[in-house]
Formats: sequence, structure tokens, C-alpha cells
Amino acid sequence: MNPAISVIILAGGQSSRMGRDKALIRVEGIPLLQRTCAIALQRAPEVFVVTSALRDYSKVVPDRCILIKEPLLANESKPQGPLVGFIQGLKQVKTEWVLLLACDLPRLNQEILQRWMLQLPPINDVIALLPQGEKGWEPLCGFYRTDCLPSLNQFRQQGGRSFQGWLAQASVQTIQFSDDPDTKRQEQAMLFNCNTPEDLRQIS
Ligand SMILES: Nc1nc2c(ncn2[C@@H]2O[C@H](COP(=O)(O)OP(=O)(O)OP(=O)(O)O)[C@@H](O)[C@H]2O)c(=O)[nH]1
Ligand SMILES: [Mg+2]
Repeated sequence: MNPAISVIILAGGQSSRMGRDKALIRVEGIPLLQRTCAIALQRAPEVFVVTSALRDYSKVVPDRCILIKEPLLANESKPQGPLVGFIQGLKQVKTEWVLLLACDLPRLNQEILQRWMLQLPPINDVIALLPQGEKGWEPLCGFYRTDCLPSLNQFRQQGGRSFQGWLAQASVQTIQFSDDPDTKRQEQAMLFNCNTPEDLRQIS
């Protein structure tokens, strides 16, 4: 466990493509959010789970995790999106770095996360350490410097909504995958997030 890092897990989405709450889908008998919390707790002493005020995850989130409920905007029926969830979580983080995780990563692997943590850069002008997937940055399975909060707030104030938009203007370092082909395959597989019933069939 590295005391210089915290974890934020985002679990406030609508699961609209899945058609049922992804956080509660059981993989190998355990709800996805509970699995994610268990791995996070092995990596950091403080784990924040950011979710909607409408959800009750008290039965699946371990007591050692800190639940943050996002307020619902009076004129909005939908949640505000992962970037806003991240901001809510970041406000509570006291460590220099934070690992941000989606709740729908069934192949999350704590040994790989541990190896990635060894790449955390000492240079101050890097604000994130992220894996690159086929379509660019994978923002919901990577590391951020906690003092990226002002930059994020500014991006939001200027009307920005997406992680990709924010990251395009930020200084981001790429996570180097292993030279060993098997480990590299595992690292790429870890980024698989299940969004649809079809995705779910792939893992069962
Ligand atoms: N806290 C918080 N988390 C969110 C919000 N929107 C999405 N997330 C989380 O961000 C992660 C990635 O989002 P998606 O995979 O698109 O999940 P989703 O938004 O529930 O699913 P769709 O409705 O099908 O897009 C998931 O862990 C979601 O729970 C939000 O407004 N607040
Ligand atoms: Mg997803």
C-alpha cells in the first residue's frame, strides 16, 4: 500500500446502455463495485466512492471506503457526468496523487496497478499518468496529480464537459506497458469496461 496515493471510484452513472445498474452486476459472485473497492483498498488507505444521491450502495461498499453523494441539480434529470464526479472526489483528497477508477472494470488487477504506480513521475508539470487505448487516453483507469483541480475547474467554467477535451490541453504522461507480451496483453485487457449486455457476455 502506498500512503502517498488515494483512490476515487466513480459509480454515479446511469448504466443506460447496460439497462441495469452496472455497479451491482456480479462478476465471479461479487458485485462489480465491491470488487473495485476491494482492489482499491489494497492500493491506498483512503478510497472515495462518488455516486448519485439516489443510489444506496451501503451494502456493497466496505465500511473503510468513504461514500460521497453527488447532489442532484434541481433542473437536471441526468447525472452531470464523470468529470463532475471526479471533481467532487478530488475536493476530499489529501494525497499528492490519486488513482481514478470506473466501477465497470471487471479485469482490474492490483499487481498491474502496483507496477503502474512505480511510473508516477516526480516532475511537477505532469498532471496525469494514463494508459493509452485504441481510441486515445483511458481516463478512468489512471493517475492524476491532486492539484489538477484548479485546471479542471477552469475547464468546466469555460464550458468543458469531457475528459478527452480537458486532457487534450493538459500535460499527460503515458503509462508504459510491459515488454513481456503476456503482461502487456493483461494490461490492455484490464482497460476493458463493460457497458452493454454484450460486453457482459464476453466476461462470463
Ligand atoms: N460519480 C459519477 N460517476 C459517473 C457519472 N457518469 C458516469 N459515471 C461513472 O463513470 C464510469 C464510466 O461511465 P460509463 O461507462 O459511461 O457508465 P454510465 O454512464 O453508467 O453508462 P451509460 O449510461 O451507458 O453511458 C462509470 O463507473 C460510471 O458509474 C456521474 O455523473 N457521476
Ligand atoms: Mg464504461
